[in-house]
Amino acid sequence: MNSAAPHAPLVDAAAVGRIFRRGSADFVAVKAATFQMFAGETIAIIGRSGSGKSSLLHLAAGLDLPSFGSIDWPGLGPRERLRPGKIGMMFQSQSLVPSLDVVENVMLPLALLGVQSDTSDQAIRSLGRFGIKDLVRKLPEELSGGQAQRVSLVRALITRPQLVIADEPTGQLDRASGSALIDALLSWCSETNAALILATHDLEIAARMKRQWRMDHGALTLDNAAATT
Ligand SMILES: Nc1ncnc2c1ncn2[C@@H]1O[C@H](COP(=O)(O)OP(=O)(O)OP(=O)(O)O)[C@@H](O)[C@H]1O
Repeated sequence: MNSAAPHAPLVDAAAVGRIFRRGSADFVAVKAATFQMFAGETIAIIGRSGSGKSSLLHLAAGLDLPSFGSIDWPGLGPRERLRPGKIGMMFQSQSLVPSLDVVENVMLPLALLGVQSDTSDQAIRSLGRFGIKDLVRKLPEELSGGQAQRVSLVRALITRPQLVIADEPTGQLDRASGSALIDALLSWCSETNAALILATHDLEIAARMKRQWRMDHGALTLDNAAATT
């Protein structure tokens, strides 16, 4: 149970930043970003390659620690209890467990949460919803890049997270498949009132989100300056 106030932000970041060490120099990948995310919001982050989108998403997911500033999850709870469960993260790079088949990969977050019952029917239904039910018994090595991305997304959603973070979810899909995936994802988020934040280079996909944020050389600009105050 989450005892947070119903309108508490899921993520609340104040001047949060991330510095990486490059040789003997420091590189600021995220520069003092201030933002909040609320239930039901859909947000696109756009920006050139290397502008810091993934770094920002990793901070928002609690996967990485900020170098400065603060980030909290008032509507979700402490950082160490965000995943799997409250936040579902779909990574840009291949993240499926190679020795598990598709349905086992999708069931994994539920197993990590201690669900003892057989969750394969639930996993297969979810795969069906994203049009990839026929892949259930395949191993990750047998999947195309686009199929693996869709499986990763279904795995990110299986715990019914309150916040879905997707790093270029359509990066390896053709336009029609990408659009179908966004249809399914938006309808899922609307049903569960989950917030969605995704990084994308596709402006048509970005336009389908309620909010568009931009990263430029590590600097985040929100679509609505009032949302930062
Ligand atoms: N672990 C790391 N160590 C050092 N530098 C890193 C690390 N992760 C990211 N960077 C650097 O931080 C910058 C931002 O990277 P990031 O992956 O966040 O960009 P991006 O906007 O997501 O790019 P893309 O659209 O290509 O995925 C890049 O210059 C990258 O080289």
